[in-house]
Amino acid sequence: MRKPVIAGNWKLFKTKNEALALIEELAPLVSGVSNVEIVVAPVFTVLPTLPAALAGTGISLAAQDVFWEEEGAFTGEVSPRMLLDAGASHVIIGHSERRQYFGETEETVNKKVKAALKGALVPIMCIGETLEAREAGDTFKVLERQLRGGLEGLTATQFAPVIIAYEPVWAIGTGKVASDDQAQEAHAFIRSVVTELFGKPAAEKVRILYGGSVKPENAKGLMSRPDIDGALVGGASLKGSSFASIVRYGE
Ligand SMILES: O=C[C@H](O)COP(=O)(O)O
Repeated sequence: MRKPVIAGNWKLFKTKNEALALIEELAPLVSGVSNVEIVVAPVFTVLPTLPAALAGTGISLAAQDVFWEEEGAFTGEVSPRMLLDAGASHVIIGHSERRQYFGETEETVNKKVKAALKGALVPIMCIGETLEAREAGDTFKVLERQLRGGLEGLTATQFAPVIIAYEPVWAIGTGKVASDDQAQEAHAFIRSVVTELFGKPAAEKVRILYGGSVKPENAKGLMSRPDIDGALVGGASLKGSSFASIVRYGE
């Protein structure tokens, strides 16, 4: 049985005080939830502010990106060791916005996943096709390329902590959620590729999250599908009430 993960990606929103206010609203609304792992991902500058506020809430802290070197002359970058130092336990890697606007490639995603694992952070590796690729019938081809590229060189043991997030680019921030069937089909395909890469036990264990316009209204339907093990939530994670409703999708 895979424990679901509901992660909130706050993207480029929330200053320190805004983040603290959000946690103050969210924490009581999710208190007592033990059947779901809850993660929030603020901007780098807010990370060190949150561990004290999150203590005892059961909510984990993620960064939205990481660099692959430990230290050195790499202006503007943040290493796994520094994220741990700031209180993060997870890190989002390869989000489509980073692929689209910041030149993230399969190769850089792969370096970051390896560095995160080496640094004892849980990578949440994002993959997903564009509308163009879907309309051209290339969805599976793109997903397979991103999976094989991002996970290249890992053993099954090294892969074990990795969480995968399937986020169709056309569903992100657009209000156009993938249908339960479309999401399930992609998730089942992703699990089949993981089986090829790392074997059946690894594929049965890996959590595959869906992301793209997840809201309280559609979370339950998506989560009821056999290969959907959680959600990576953008817009709806910015309000405590809507994020808590998604966390409590099963109630
Ligand atoms: O990382 C989260 C995704 O990009 C989804 O964003 P969204 O829920 O605002 O569509």
